[in-house]
Amino acid sequence: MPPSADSSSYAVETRDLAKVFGSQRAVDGIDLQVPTGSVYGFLGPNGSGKTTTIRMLLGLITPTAGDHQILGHPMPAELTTALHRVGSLIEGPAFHSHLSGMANLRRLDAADARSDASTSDQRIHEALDRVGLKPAAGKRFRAYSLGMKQRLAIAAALLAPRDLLVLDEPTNGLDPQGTREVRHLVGTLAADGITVLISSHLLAEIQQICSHIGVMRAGKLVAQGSIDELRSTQTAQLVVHTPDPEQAAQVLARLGIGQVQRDGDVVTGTPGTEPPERISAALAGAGVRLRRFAIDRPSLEDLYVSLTGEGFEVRS
Ligand SMILES: Nc1ncnc2c1ncn2[C@@H]1O[C@H](COP(=O)(O)OP(=O)(O)OP(=O)(O)O)[C@@H](O)[C@H]1O
Repeated sequence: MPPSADSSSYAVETRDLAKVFGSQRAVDGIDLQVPTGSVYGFLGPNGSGKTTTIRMLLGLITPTAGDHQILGHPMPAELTTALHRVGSLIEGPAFHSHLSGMANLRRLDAADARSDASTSDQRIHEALDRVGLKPAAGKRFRAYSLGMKQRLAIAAALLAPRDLLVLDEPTNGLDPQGTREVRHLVGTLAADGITVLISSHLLAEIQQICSHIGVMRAGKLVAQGSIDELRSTQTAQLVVHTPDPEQAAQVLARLGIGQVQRDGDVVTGTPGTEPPERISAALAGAGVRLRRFAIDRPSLEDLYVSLTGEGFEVRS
């Protein structure tokens, strides 16, 4: 089945996209929907299928099954037209360390058969300006910081006008400062109206800039949606700290609170739609003394960990 007729609202849309390597289903029938204008965080542990998906999206490898469209163009039928407006950073362009950032971009621009040589200088200056590298344009590549090197790679992807930017793990291997630089840059590109698909195995690194996320686990897309949608799927938990736990547990059970559990002087449960003020009034009415009363909503990190089993890297 081809992607839906209303494809214009998605910069990228796949239907049952799959890639099998030998006996391994690296990508196992995924329906990716990247809304136009979004910053879509494509998340998942190493080996979960993100790069394979991105390679299929960009026509670098042939899917085993499924369909997809990019910027409204069915792939691979309209590959050339679609990719004209797509910038990508997968393994990163090979830069020459002894050449300046500007000279490197000049070489890449000249190598693009579609680029107009007479407007090359303007394109290169604009791309350097966009990634904040104009002041360092004449510096040798090897003197660039990690963040600057990655920003130059993004500048290379921006040598032509783009509606969609696909970045595969652009913060991988960067120090915290470099990560901040890439994050800031993605934010400014998104503000200019470019849809950004950015993959990472660390939610914490890209969460602040994403409007949407999709989570891969073992080749499957196990969650997808806007950050708000995904947050709202998280079950809230009622937490009561009290010197009267026995009594509190009885009151909560009577109110119909789900999964009431006692652990020392802490009583927990799932409040469902029961308003907090009704719960606290019932506890007070029964003479339960409260040290802490809270309804905690698990964070997006909790959701990511529960979906993927991934912990968080602690950087020294
Ligand atoms: N060309 C290939 N031949 C055989 N297996 C492959 C090939 N490319 C990827 N795989 C396998 O497919 C699975 C998914 O790999 P993929 O690189 O897409 O994951 P990923 O989520 O991008 O992880 P990473 O961040 O480590 O690249 C892995 O088990 C990988 O070993």
